[in-house]
Amino acid sequence: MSSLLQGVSLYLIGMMGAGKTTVGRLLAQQLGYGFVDTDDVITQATGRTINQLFAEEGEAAFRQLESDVLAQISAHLKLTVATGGGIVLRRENWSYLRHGLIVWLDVPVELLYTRLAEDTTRPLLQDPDPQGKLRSLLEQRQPLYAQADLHIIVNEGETPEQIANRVMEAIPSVLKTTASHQNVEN
Ligand SMILES: Nc1ncnc2c1ncn2[C@@H]1O[C@H](COP(=O)(O)OP(=O)(O)OP(=O)(O)O)[C@@H](O)[C@H]1O
Ligand SMILES: O=C(O)C1=C[C@@H](O)[C@@H](O)[C@H](O)C1
Ligand SMILES: [Mg+2]
Repeated sequence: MSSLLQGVSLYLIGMMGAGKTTVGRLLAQQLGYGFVDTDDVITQATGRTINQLFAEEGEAAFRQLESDVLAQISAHLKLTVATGGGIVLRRENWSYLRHGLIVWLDVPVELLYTRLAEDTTRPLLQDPDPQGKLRSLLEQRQPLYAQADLHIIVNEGETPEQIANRVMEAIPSVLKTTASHQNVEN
């Protein structure tokens, strides 16, 4: 598979709690790729948590850091990149994401909520109605996530390993589509 990909990186997008970090690590192992998580790079580089960055600098400053980090990452090949849930919001980020194959992990809101109910590390969910907040964020972002090359609809009870396997199985179909587009256009 990694020879078929020819070193092209994978970028995982999707809502917070979708499993980008968890599934991304597995995909990196299977492909023999490096693994990078934009949220982790930001927290390591600044020495602050995402909650602190949102509280002390504001969301706009966080989004700028996120774009800067993504720009640097996109210069590399052979990576599986877990992105922050809001990476799709800025148009400039798409020019970086398009350096690789973009995979949307699409998880129903009810499932996201059960995964994140006890989690206090996502500042946007510190809301009186976290499930409603997840729903409205997904509504806003759905058309953006839908611009991914690969859309993986995750079912309840599927393990991270099963999801990673489905991504691996689906990759050749996207590469084939890309190649046939090129044939038509040339
Ligand atoms: N397939 C799965 N089944 C059950 N739990 C899962 C699955 N995938 C991820 N999880 C759990 O859900 C939580 C969120 O997963 P993860 O951190 O990978 O999501 P994320 O997409 O990276 O979120 P964020 O955008 O906030 O970084 C974690 O506790 C993880 O262990
Ligand atoms: O969905 C979002 O906007 C976010 C998701 C997380 O990955 C973090 O990047 C941060 O909590 C914001
Ligand atoms: Mg993550």
